[in-house]
Amino acid sequence: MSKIEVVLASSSPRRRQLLGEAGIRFRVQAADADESLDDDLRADPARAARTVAERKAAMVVQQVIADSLTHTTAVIGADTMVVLDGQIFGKPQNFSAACGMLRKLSGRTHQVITGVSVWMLEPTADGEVSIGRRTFSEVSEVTFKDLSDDDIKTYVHTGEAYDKAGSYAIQGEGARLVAHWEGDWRNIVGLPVETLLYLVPALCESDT
Ligand SMILES: Cc1cn([C@H]2C[C@H](O)[C@@H](COP(=O)(O)OP(=O)(O)OP(=O)(O)O)O2)c(=O)[nH]c1=O
Repeated sequence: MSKIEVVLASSSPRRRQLLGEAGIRFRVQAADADESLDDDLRADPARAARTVAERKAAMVVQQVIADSLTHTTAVIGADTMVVLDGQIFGKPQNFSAACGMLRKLSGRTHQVITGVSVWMLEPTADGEVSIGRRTFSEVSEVTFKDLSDDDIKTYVHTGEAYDKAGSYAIQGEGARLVAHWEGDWRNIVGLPVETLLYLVPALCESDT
């Protein structure tokens, strides 16, 4: 079976770790994609997560093709959003925004949606590139404990909240905020690896 090169279009250390732990060999090429959402996308968080994941992958696909493609390459983009009552929570801008998100999540159940987009690039005999694309999203649910203002401020002071959707990390100190969760834990952390490898088994033939 022919080997493929896998490129993770992400600067997230969590995604890097999850993909590595799944035994996939890959290189990282971060994408500085547009993560803005219009009202249409805001109204459909799962589609929003898939759209942003596609933008991230597409940006790196352009670079990979421009650098000249020599063998089959898979480019993976992903985007994670926290959604409460249909409202999307991204990464907080500052201390008070992080506290505000956690106050809203306190005592409630929210969804964590990760969109994933995998683009398979294949050089053709006539010097062109054939492109196949698979995009999906996965939903997990997280229920927070009732949090006091002190709990919230103490947590945000750890510094962990800032680069995380919804202002917490279930894989870190943030686990103490969580009463329970359902679905794929790795989806909450940023990459639904099980579904990814089920839908795109060719990734298991990685050779970077
Ligand atoms: C809810 C939750 C999110 N997160 C993280 C996963 C993502 O890295 C981040 C959401 O931001 P994203 O925009 O999805 O990703 P990113 O900016 O970190 O990386 P890139 O765009 O380069 O791929 O929140 C956790 O680490 N733990 C959690 O429990």
